Amino acid sequence: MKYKLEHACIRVMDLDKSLEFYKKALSLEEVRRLDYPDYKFTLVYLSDEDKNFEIELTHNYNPEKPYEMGNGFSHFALTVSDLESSYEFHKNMGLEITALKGLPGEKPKYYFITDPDGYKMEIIRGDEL
Ligand SMILES: C[C@@H](O)C(=O)SC[C@H](NC(=O)CC[C@H](N)C(=O)O)C(=O)NCC(=O)O
Ligand code: NI
Repeated sequence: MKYKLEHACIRVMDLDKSLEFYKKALSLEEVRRLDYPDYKFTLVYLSDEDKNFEIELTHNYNPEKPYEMGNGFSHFALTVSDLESSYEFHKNMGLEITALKGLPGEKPKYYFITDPDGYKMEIIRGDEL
């Protein structure tokens, strides 16, 4: 049986804020939108230019309570060709951002930013994967 990774889904409180983050901070494009007004939710699918994997944003119009992130989910990861320029860009955007990090014994090669709902995005130096 052969499977293909298709998307990962997160629930977001403010769709406009989330779309601005994913489009402006990560250059992702909206590839599809499914509106279900009768069921009070919208699904928006975002991807990079290769379109091999998508992030699905689920927006419930009036969630009963804020979503609990829990401590199980860690992050999504994206690679970038110029890590230092990306770091300065995200820092200048005023995003929640960590210092540059590396795995134990390795030089810095990634950092984390946080999206409007608190989901962490790891930005990795693309030439070191
Ligand atoms: C089309 C496919 O990509 C989906 O993921 S649809 C999954 C479906 N989502 C919803 O019904 C969205 C609204 C719902 N209130 C929610 O917040 O999920 C679904 O089955 N969701 C249930 C789940 O556990 O994901
Ligand atoms: Ni889905």
